[in-house]
Amino acid sequence: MSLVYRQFGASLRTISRIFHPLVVPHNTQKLRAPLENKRFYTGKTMDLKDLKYLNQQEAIAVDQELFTEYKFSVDQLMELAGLSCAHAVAKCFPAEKHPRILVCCGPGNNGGDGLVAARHLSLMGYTPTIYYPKPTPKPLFENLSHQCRLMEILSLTECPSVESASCNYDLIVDALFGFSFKPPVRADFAAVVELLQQTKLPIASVDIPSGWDVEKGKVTECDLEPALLISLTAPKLCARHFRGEHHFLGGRFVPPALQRKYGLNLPVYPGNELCVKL
Ligand SMILES: NC(=O)C1=CN([C@@H]2O[C@H](COP(=O)(O)OP(=O)(O)OC[C@H]3O[C@@H](n4cnc5c(N)ncnc54)[C@H](O)[C@@H]3O)[C@@H](O)[C@H]2O)[C@H](O)CC1
Ligand SMILES: [K+]
Repeated sequence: MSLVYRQFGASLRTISRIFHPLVVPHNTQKLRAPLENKRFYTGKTMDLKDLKYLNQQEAIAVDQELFTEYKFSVDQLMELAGLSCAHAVAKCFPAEKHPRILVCCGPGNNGGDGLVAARHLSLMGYTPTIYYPKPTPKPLFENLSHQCRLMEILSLTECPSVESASCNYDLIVDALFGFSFKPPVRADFAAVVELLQQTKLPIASVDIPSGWDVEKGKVTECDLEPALLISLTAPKLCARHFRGEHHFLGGRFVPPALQRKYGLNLPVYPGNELCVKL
């Protein structure tokens, strides 16, 4: 049969590939780059000690590059970020034991991640309640709030006291401030930051424990101690000071070339999971 194909100008290698798709071609030159990407992407050779912790400037630069170079929209990344937070919460605080969750949302994208997480937590069997003291007047945030309303997620107008929070909730999601936070906390958020600092309820912080310096961690009076920290994209320097029980990485959307450019050395996400334990 090979002779017949030779008559038509086909090489033996081509023939074997036609009849046996698993045969690896001898000339792998063209495949080398994608294979290396793959190895990097799956992170099989990465060690957690090599994981990069970003300073504030790097976190902002990576974020900007995702939008400008890679043409992601904020909505896309926020949906994935918030969904990964909901998954990390579900792994650490199962709905059977922690059904009632207060989700505290700030004025920036960290707050948006919180609104997305609240919606997914509600779909996952939790009863979230939102406290969003300064709703951002932009379509993205208005739509996220609208979706939560139509999902019948309650929203508080007043910050609950420490006592009332401890009676009514089993967990607090801290989505107040992320990597653009600049201390000290402004008056609008003083009450809710105080609640987070004084409560005995477990706290799950989205990306940064709110009130912490993005690089130095706990500064002055900001002694919030989350039980769960979900670093998004890559951990920020403050996460080195995290002493809580669970540290997860979420935001599984970083293209391999961007990971390489910033030397992120991200760990393997198991299977199809949206978050990975650090
Ligand atoms: N690429 C990614 O990793 C993605 C991350 N996401 C999340 O976005 C935040 C960063 O969002 P950004 O809008 O830049 O900022 P913040 O949410 O951190 O907050 C800005 C917001 O807060 C106000 N503010 C700043 N300092 C103070 C203060 N001392 N007191 C009161 N208010 C303050 C400021 O005025 C702004 O209004 C990142 O951490 C992730 O959680 C994306 O969702 C997905 C992509
Ligand atoms: K936060």
